[in-house]
Amino acid sequence: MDLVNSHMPMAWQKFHFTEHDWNYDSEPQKHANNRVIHLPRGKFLSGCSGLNGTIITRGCKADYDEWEALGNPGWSWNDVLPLFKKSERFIPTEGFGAATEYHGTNGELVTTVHPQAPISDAILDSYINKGISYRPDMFVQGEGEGVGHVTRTVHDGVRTSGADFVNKNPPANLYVLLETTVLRVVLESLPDSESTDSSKYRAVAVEAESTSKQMKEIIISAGAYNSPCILMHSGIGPKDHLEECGIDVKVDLKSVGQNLSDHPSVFQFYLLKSKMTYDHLIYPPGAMDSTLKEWLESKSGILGRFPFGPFVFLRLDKLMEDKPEWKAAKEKNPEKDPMGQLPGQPHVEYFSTELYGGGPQHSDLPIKGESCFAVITMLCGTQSRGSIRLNASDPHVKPKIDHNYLANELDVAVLAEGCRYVNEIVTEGAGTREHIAGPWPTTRAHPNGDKQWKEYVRQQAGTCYHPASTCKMGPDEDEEAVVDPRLRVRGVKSLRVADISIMPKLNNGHPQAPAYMIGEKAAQLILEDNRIIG
Ligand SMILES: Cc1cc2nc3c(=O)[nH]c(=O)nc-3n(C[C@H](O)[C@H](O)[C@H](O)COP(=O)(O)OP(=O)(O)OC[C@H]3O[C@@H](n4cnc5c(N)ncnc54)[C@H](O)[C@@H]3O)c2cc1C
Repeated sequence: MDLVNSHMPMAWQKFHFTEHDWNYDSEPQKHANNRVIHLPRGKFLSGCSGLNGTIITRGCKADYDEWEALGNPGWSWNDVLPLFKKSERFIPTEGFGAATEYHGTNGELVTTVHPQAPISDAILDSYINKGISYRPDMFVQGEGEGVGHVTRTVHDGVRTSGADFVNKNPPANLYVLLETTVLRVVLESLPDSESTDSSKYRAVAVEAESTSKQMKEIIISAGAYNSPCILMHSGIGPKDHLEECGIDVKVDLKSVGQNLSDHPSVFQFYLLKSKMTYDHLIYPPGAMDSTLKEWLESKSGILGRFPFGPFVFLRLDKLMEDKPEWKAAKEKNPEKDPMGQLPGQPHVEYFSTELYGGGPQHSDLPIKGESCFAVITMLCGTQSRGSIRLNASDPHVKPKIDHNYLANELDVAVLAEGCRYVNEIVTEGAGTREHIAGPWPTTRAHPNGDKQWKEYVRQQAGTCYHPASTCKMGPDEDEEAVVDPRLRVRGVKSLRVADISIMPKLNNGHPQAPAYMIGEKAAQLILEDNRIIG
């Protein structure tokens, strides 16, 4: 595989629709104008960490305290903070104001902050001007509100990723089979002496295209779309569905593939009056030649970083309190925030780009030297849930992925209000108001009024690439739990899942830091359960 497009942070889109993408598409999204949304996933050693946006946010303290309160001991913020630090090697940048004690310094994953383009400084000023508190390194500290900067998995112009854990200092007992697709896990009936009411099978091997190897314990880490598929192809999943697909049911576990969550996100684009972004280095004819040469020769320049500006976590209680969807949800759950969020959790995240872009669907390229940027509103605490189902008993057939985006009216209302408010911040805030020339493309006016913003959301919202919770972790009493708090699959011995599919609730922010944390936790649990550590 040619790794240049993974090493070069800005080349992330080059993988979409290629053989290195699992190439999934959603079912037509009924509540999002029946759009089919492409759902890229990395199909190579580093998985999505080799093609993602390099953003590192851990989520809020309250996210993990909530996981523990849901019946998962050992997963509170205080428990997981050392595990977040373990994988990280943070390289400080002068003048950033890093919360040094929250960063790791010995891990394989190198993290840094980038210099900001002029538009990002202006946007930061607008956020502060609108009353949002500036906490430069808040996203490693578990804070739930404010504006700050986000570290990236980029060092000296080159992406760092999950592959570094394998490539840099591989343990002597690690054996990696590349270009191999796992089809299913082989289960063996337990002898009567070991069989219990809740567990009648042991996982003994992995069936792949070229090999089936006997193993002591099996850990599935295939991501939130594929881990539940591997379980279902192995006969672990909702009985009716497996029977309908002609799969021999071993363990009737009804929530495998359910609870699919994401952060639906909306882009809004603006044209600037002057050059405050990096568009001129990429889009005008010929510009890319010298920009690419610069990265290839010295790993410097804009292609060696992922150009996002400041990030915001914001609660919208005040803005939402008179909206009918908010009031209705409040009446139903008088004890809770209508979005089900705790006081330390946001309703939206905002971030912004330092040039036009954001996925192949955004194709109005500023080729005449115009300067553009996007603000992205990402919904937190999403209420809508989707599912993953199989289409056939053959593991090579793609699954049916239905995110069910925007099925919940409150999701639409909060996302629409979030978009409206960030438009107000950008167009009226002291840092940006003098610089904005209008919308981009110039013919596409921004919406006006609740109704138009909601229509905009239904037409524009897409994946933030954060599918999670399809093999949800929970205690015995939780009927939706697929794995227990030690990540063991219910009803089967010697089988765990360790990836973001186990999240009881999707973290606020971006999930790659939690994915590494879950990996570290799995390692700790396995050592403990095998009495290698106490
Ligand atoms: C375009 C994009 C941008 C993103 N940007 C960010 C970002 O900036 N910040 C952030 O925090 N998060 C981001 N994410 C999300 C983040 O990268 C993922 O949430 C995270 O990588 C999930 O880790 P995982 O281990 O659960 O799954 P994955 O990263 O999907 O890893 C699963 C691995 O298992 C392999 N696999 C799957 N099925 C099989 C099988 N049957 N046999 C063998 N191997 C298999 C896959 O090929 C892959 O290597 C982004 C994701 C994408 C797609």
